[in-house]
Amino acid sequence: MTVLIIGAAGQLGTELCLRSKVRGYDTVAVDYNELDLTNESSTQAFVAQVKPTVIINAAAYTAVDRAETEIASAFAVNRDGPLYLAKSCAKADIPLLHISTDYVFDGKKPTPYLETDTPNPQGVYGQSKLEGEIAVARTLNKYITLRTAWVFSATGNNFVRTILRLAKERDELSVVADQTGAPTWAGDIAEVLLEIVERIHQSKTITWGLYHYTGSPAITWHAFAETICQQAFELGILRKKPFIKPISSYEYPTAAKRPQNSALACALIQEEFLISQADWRKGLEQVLIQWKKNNEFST
Ligand SMILES: NC(=O)C1=CN([C@@H]2O[C@H](COP(=O)(O)OP(=O)(O)OC[C@H]3O[C@@H](n4cnc5c(N)ncnc54)[C@H](OP(=O)(O)O)[C@@H]3O)[C@@H](O)[C@H]2O)C=CC1
Ligand SMILES: Cc1cn([C@H]2C[C@H](O)[C@@H](COP(=O)(O)OP(=O)(O)O[C@H]3O[C@@H](C)C(=O)[C@@H](O)[C@H]3O)O2)c(=O)[nH]c1=O
Repeated sequence: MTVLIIGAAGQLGTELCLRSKVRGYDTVAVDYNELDLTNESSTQAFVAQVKPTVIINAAAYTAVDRAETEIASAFAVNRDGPLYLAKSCAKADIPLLHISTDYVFDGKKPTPYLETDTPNPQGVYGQSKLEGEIAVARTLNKYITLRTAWVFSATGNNFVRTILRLAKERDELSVVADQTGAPTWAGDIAEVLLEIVERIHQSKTITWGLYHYTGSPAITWHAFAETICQQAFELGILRKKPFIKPISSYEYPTAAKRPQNSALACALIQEEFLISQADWRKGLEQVLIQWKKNNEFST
């Protein structure tokens, strides 16, 4: 059983590598410096050389605002890269586990989005991820595209790290309170993907296709920031909690428009794979404990 992980140095990639090795799979992990996914011939040659049993694509262009100007790069990584991987998988007759985002939706639906709801991305990042989903689905039968949201982990840049940095610097923060979604710990997503890998390993029947998976419960970015500061305060990472002012999206202009409600309904993955949503607050605690141990944010 050889698991090939692409984008191994990212938030999700890091958690996947750790946990794939713990589960005892032969794990081949590569990032940008070893394989540029946007190069079709090297991607196909690499897959042919490694001969994996399954590929997990954790690589992506994730800079939501920068994507508005770096349009070609966003589409190359988020649409063309997955297409090349899907072609390689089709050739070798192996499955691809691919990741997508809540930002494929426009956020106008008042209730959580189903897999069958029509996407309508508000920005380049969301559009490029949607086109990646479509490319995979058109090229390959044996694929899982897992849409997730608001990912955080102990590595890389994410909202948790930004809020803690700001909380160290300031007495007052302003955070949007009119965008709702579900934070998701990369460790939980990695476990979900590896559960699916295990099914492949055991040659169990799999219903391939599109699934939603996020942490629970859904909240606003403002409430997320409050929870981050509260937990960091309780763990002694923050000496005092800042005042976090709830603001509207209008008061926090960004290059890319974010969806107002991007909560994802996760019943299908529960039905097909018996996978339940994890409480992201537990993942947050793990991340904060790791940062405390490493003396991050200690100044
Ligand atoms: N972060 C989030 O909040 C969310 C993420 N997702 C999706 O989850 C998946 C994982 O995201 P996350 O772990 O946060 O992403 P990260 O940005 O942390 O990691 C992505 C990794 O992909 C690498 N990469 C970029 N371009 C290429 C390329 N051309 N070839 C090979 N590798 C490349 C990056 O390298 P480098 O850093 O050198 O550019 C980085 O190591 C992605 O599909 C993302 O769209 C979905 C919802 C929310
Ligand atoms: C740092 C900060 C952000 N915000 C707002 C801006 C934005 O509307 C919201 C989220 O901020 P960020 O820009 O950090 O997060 P963003 O890059 O939008 O996060 C997204 O990343 C991509 C990759 C995804 O796929 C999404 O699921 C989602 O996680 O919070 C504030 O209101 N105040 C602040 O101090």
